[in-house]
Amino acid sequence: MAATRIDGKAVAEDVLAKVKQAAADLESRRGVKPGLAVVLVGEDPASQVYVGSKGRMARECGFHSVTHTLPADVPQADLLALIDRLNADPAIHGILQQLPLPKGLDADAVVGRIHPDKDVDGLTVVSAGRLASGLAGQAFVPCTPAGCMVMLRRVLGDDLSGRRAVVVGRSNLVGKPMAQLLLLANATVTVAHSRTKDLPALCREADILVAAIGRPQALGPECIKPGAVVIDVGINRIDAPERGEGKTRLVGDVAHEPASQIASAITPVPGGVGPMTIAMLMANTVTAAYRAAGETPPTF
Ligand SMILES: NC(=O)C1=CN([C@@H]2O[C@H](COP(=O)(O)OP(=O)(O)OC[C@H]3O[C@@H](n4cnc5c(N)ncnc54)[C@H](OP(=O)(O)O)[C@@H]3O)[C@@H](O)[C@H]2O)C=CC1
Ligand SMILES: Nc1nc(=O)c2c([nH]1)NC[C@@H]1CN(c3ccc(C(=O)N[C@@H](CCC(=O)O)C(=O)O)cc3)C=[N+]21
Repeated sequence: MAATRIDGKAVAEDVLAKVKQAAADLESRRGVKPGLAVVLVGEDPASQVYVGSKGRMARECGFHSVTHTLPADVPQADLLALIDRLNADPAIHGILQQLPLPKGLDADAVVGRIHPDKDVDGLTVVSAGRLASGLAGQAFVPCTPAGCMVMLRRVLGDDLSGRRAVVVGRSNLVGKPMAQLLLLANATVTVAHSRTKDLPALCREADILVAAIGRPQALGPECIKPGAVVIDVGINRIDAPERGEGKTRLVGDVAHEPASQIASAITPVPGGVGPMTIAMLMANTVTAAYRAAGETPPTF
C-alpha cells in the first residue's frame, strides 16, 4: 500500500493561522508588532527565492519585516555592524542571517554576533547549548528540525518512546538539532553521516528516518524499513529534460516513489519540510516578540 503523504503545506497553514492569531493578540493588547530582519549577502538566486518568501510570509502574518541585501564583497566589519544595529533595534525581535555566506566572510562570527534573544534561526552557540541541555522551552529551535517534529507529532503523537530514529546528516542547521529533538521526545536516536558504513542497513532499522544530506534521491528503497515514517529534508534542483529543454525540478534526498511503496508515511518535496521551515521561522519570531514583552509565548 502506498504511504500516506504528509502534507507540509497544510500543516504549515495550521501553524501560520496560530501565528497570525498570536501576533494580532500581542499587537492589540500590548501594541507590539513582531519584527523580523533577514540579512542576505550576495546574489545566490536560490537564497533570493527563500528570502523573498520569508519576507512575504512575515507580512502576511502581520509582522514588521525588513530585508537587508548586501553585496558579496561586503567587509565583515560592516556586516557585524549591521547585526549590532539590529540587536539594538527594539522593533526587531528576530534576526535571520541567510547561509551560506560568500567566501571571505566568517559565518560563525556573524551568527555568533546575533543576540541569543533574537536568534530565531536557533543557530547561536547559546541556542544549541540550551537545546542540547534539554532546555528546549527556553531555546530557539532551528526552524527546519522544529518543523519536522511538528509533522512527526501529527503522525506518531508526542511520545516517541520505543521508536528507533535514524537521522542522516549532522549539520548544525539540521541533523544535530533534529537528533536532539527526537531524543527529547524519547526516541532512540542514531546519527549517520558520510563516514557511516553500510548506511542502508542502518537506515532499515529506522522506524523514523530523517534524510538531510543534500544528495538528490540518494536514499532508495533499500534504506526503508516497512512501515517507517520518512521525513525528507533535502531540497535539490535537478535537470528535468522530460519537462522541456533546460527545465529543472526539485527532489529530496529520498527516492520518493519507490520509498512510498514501503514506508507508512512520507513527506513530499516540494510541499513537505520546506513550507514548515518558513512557518516555524514565523512561530519563532512571535515567540521572540512575546518574550521581549515579558509574556509567555503560545506553543505551536
Ligand atoms: N527543507 C528545508 O527547509 C531545508 C532543506 N535543507 C536541505 O537539506 C539538505 C541538508 O542540508 P544541510 O544539513 O544544511 O547540509 P550540509 O551540507 O551542511 O550537511 C550534509 C550532511 O550530510 C552528510 N552526507 C553527505 N553526503 C552523504 C552521504 N552520501 N551519505 C551519508 N551522509 C552524507 C554530511 O556528512 P559529513 O558531516 O560527514 O560531511 C553532512 O553531515 C540539503 O539538501 C539542503 O538543501 C536545508 C535546510 C532547510
Ligand atoms: N540561516 C539559514 N536558515 C535557513 O533555514 C536556511 C538557510 N539559512 N539557507 C538555505 C536553507 C534552505 N531553506 C529553505 C526554506 C524553505 C524552502 C521552501 O519553502 N521550499 C519549497 C519550494 C520552494 C521552491 O519551489 O523553490 C518546498 O519545499 O515546497 C526551501 C529551503 C532554508 N534555509
